[in-house]
Amino acid sequence: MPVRLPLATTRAARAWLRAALRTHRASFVTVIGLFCLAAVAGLVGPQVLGHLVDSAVSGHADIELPALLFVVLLIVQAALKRVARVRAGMLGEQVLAETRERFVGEALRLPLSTVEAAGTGDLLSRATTDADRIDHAVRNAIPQIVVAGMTVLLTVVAMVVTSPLLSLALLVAVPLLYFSSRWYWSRVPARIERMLDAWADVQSGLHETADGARTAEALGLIDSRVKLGTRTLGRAVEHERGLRRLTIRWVPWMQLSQVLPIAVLLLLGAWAYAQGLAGLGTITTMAVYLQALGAPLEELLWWTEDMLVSGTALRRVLGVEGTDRPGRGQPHGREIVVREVRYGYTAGREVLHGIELRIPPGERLAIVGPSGAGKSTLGRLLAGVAAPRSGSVTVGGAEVSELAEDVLRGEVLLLTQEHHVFAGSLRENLTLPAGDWTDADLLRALTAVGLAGWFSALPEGLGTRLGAGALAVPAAVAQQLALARVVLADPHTVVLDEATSLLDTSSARQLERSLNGVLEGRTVIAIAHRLHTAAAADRVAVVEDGRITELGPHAELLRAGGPYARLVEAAVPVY
Ligand SMILES: Nc1ncnc2c1ncn2[C@@H]1O[C@H](COP(=O)(O)OP(=O)(O)OP(=O)(O)O)[C@@H](O)[C@H]1O
Repeated sequence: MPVRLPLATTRAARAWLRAALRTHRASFVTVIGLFCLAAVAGLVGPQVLGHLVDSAVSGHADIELPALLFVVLLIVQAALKRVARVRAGMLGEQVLAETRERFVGEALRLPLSTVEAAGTGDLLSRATTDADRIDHAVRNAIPQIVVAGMTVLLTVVAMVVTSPLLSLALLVAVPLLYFSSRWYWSRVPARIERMLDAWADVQSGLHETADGARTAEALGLIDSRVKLGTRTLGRAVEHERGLRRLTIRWVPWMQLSQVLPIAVLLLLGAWAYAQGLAGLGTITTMAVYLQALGAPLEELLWWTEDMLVSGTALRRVLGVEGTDRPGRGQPHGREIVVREVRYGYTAGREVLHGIELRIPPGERLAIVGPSGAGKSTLGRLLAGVAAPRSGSVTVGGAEVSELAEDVLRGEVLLLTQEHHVFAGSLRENLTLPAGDWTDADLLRALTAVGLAGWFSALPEGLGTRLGAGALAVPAAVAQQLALARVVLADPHTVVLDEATSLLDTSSARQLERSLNGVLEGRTVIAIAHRLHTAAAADRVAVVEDGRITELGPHAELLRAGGPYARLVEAAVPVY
């Protein structure tokens, strides 16, 4: 069972809806008002028809005027509905745009470890499929439900006003509607949650397959990926079918609740006519009203299901909120202290077993050890990307993983070999973690990392578009751009995780020159994959099987003849 990002509570979704309605109160009232007018225009028609019947029965038939009125009312109703729908669409677009902006803001603030645990597929499906479902609700479902609900309500009111006696026919529908709806509503939300989760799995699988297509091809995994995709898709379709089956079992009861009152009305009408309690015109008006209730009730039924799906989609989108960093604490000082840290990616498998480490400000510490020993994991904890399972990692006395994003950025920054160039301008790429930087600051940062020459050749300076479909950026430059972001963020501590390992030797040398300039005066924790980096450090920490087995200056460790000396002697590449 994959870990998922949380689902917001129904209460949070309602609060979102209330806030959206408050912000756009004027537009909302206009839309509802227009729909109401349209519904009222629709209600006058049956009254005209009733009068027509009464006039015909009493022999004073004047067809032209009522017929003309009837047609005019239809046209007015259609025009009002159209204007209302357009306004509802505009309102929907506005609300959706705001929700999307909020989602993107929250998603960007998500801790990396949360996204990694849930998989980007879950996040993607919330940003795409779920947002589309909300779009559908705001544009279609909400206006349709408002129109249908309003029409039902006003029709019932018109019926009661026209003939309280004949309106009693409506009562037979009440228990049917109540019990069948209660049955449906108690079952459907859980099904929808499972269905949307299943669709998120489909998207995660597709995303993973596309992402790792080359690996899958190289290892001959295409068939198994396809089978996995078919299985997840099958599950999602089964959930979708389950939901449809539930709705289909509800439909007959809803239809019965429409048909039964008509039968009762006719019987009651016949009796009332015989008793002289109701005229033929009134009975006709009431029958037309009842008949007219059928369509909006049916619409209510179908759109309610859509609304429920969209409501759960909204809870998925809002669920991203509040999962960001707690934003607690303020460091007083620069010392990093690791106490009794234990950590594991999955339950039951611990990767770090009680790490103790104290890094004074300005130190250059190299972390070495065999592959899989836990070096990168320790680096992530030191940079606050993930929180320890037990124990603490503090900077200046404050828990690193709890610091607010903008505070953390000025304290400790992790630099890895994965540097993505985003499709956007150079300026946007540099100012990704939003900050108050002038163009002069950006140029200084580019110069500091040795990109002045590259920059001067750009056709549109900071506005030059980089990334997919625009200017291609070589790997070395991408890493230098990441370094420029470090210069801008200006943290006092940098954790380097194999930052140069993807580069060819000459690019690596070029980058290391830039690095040395940038790291001057900062605390540097380098996860070293080349022994000479370790030799240049103030101290070396050897990590083996999730524990620090040796710690001290390079020369001292060599003399001690322990694990580090053996690594150097054996010239084992310290990857
Ligand atoms: N995202 C992850 N999910 C689950 N397990 C992980 C994850 N990342 C690392 N591990 C496991 O944690 C252990 C330590 O990995 P880590 O990457 O920290 O080691 P390392 O010393 O940096 O190795 P290398 O030098 O090969 O990068 C390994 O057993 C690895 O399989």
